[in-house]
Amino acid sequence: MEKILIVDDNNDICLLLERFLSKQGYKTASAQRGEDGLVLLRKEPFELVICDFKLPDIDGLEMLRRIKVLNPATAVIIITGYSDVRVAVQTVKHGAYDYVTKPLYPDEILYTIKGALERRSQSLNTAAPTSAATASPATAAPKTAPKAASKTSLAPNGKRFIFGKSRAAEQLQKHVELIAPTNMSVIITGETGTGKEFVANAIHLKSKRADKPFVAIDCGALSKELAGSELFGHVKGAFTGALSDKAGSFEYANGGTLFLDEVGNLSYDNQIKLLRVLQERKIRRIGSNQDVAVDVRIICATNEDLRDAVRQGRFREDIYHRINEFEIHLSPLRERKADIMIFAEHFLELANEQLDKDIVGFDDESREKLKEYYWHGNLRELQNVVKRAVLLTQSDYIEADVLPQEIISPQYLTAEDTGGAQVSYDPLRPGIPVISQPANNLKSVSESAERAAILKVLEKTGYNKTKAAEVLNIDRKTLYNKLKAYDIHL
Ligand SMILES: Nc1ncnc2c1ncn2[C@@H]1O[C@H](COP(=O)(O)OP(=O)(O)OP(=O)(O)O)[C@@H](O)[C@H]1O
Repeated sequence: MEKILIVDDNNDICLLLERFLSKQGYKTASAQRGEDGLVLLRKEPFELVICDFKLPDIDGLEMLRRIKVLNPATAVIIITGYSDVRVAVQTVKHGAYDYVTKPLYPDEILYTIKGALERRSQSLNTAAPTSAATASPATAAPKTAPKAASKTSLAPNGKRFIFGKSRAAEQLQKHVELIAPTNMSVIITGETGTGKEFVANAIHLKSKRADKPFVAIDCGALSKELAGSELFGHVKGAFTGALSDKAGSFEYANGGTLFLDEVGNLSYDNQIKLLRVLQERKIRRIGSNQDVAVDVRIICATNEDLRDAVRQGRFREDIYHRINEFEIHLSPLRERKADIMIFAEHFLELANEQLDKDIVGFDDESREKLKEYYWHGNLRELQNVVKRAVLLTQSDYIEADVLPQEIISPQYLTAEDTGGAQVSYDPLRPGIPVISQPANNLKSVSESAERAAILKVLEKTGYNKTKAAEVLNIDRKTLYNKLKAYDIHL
């Protein structure tokens, strides 16, 4: 019988889930504090942990890290409030199987649990742990393939790529077709969830390298030490824990395409190594003195402005120019309103298949709500919202009442939230606060109001610091200082 641990400070949720999951045939235990949960995990193995993101003692990311240290094979599902979704996405990038948002629905949670346990047993049964190892027979990989945190993925063959019909979508299609057959390095910019990895993959699949591997690495989810070994590999004994030789992503991707997500997060050392590959098309495993020739097309993505990173000296200018032979910018979904329903219909079709349902479409009100919403998490958020709506819908059409409260009635900022600054809304862009700073500028409000204002604006801007700084009418550096001063960790 599979064992599930529930960690949530809300006793009702623990009781409810324990009762429900026992009826479904699982053995359960629960804890209301992170530390107590970890004590239980040290005593006996659990196949799955369902963990609230906001625990009184440990935050969700840290909890995830500690669970994975205790037992990397334990699957983790994170519970979040809807407004924490952007943060929850980070947990998935750091190895959580998925997240579910409150309010919890039994069918949804059961579906997610089954998916997590299935994925867990599949990965335990596979000799080579991750997809990169099987990306192509030509690249038979050693057993030490990239780890879960590296978001290494196969080309998502079979997944349909949708362009849309907005002007931005038409331009994107043109650019992808133009650039794909070349060997040029591409940088893809855009907010989280706009489809950067999907576009990188589309470029790969339309290129002459299509039958070779597409390897994706999330540089943002790797520690400095791990990133070097993930990218370039290492030889046995190169550092403590290097128990055998290991190929890196450049070698796995040989002949194909390497997608470096959040490339701005690479450490200075790794930037230098990357520059060498870009210039000489050679890599050297950490600890080795032998060069290995690699033929890899590099596609990078970032959701920060790398030019800023270059100006601030965090990212080398020579690399920036090399990876930026062609730039593709993906607009946020809210600026491509004509595409929202095209993607929503596509995600509906996928959810029908996955959940074995037969929902026909969206009613008028739900369409309107979807079109009006801000979509901080872009396509990823839309996909999750549609999947949940399909799960909850009992009739033929999705109605507004199965959409999250934030979408049915978005909460607008008031002057109170911003410490007295004027807030207005552009009717064409609902949900986007425009804050003007007359006599009461940010500096004159009390610290607690200022902290609350910053938090609220961060939430409204999808935790995009550049945008939040713009809305708050302060520069990014000031915002960083204030985040530090107010102990706000993002
Ligand atoms: N063109 C597309 N057609 C169909 N589905 C898409 C498309 N683009 C994105 N998606 C869906 O949206 C999800 C998010 O896309 P993706 O992971 O490529 O975004 P991203 O910009 O790389 O996100 P992040 O910056 O957070 O890494 C994907 O899982 C996919 O399901």
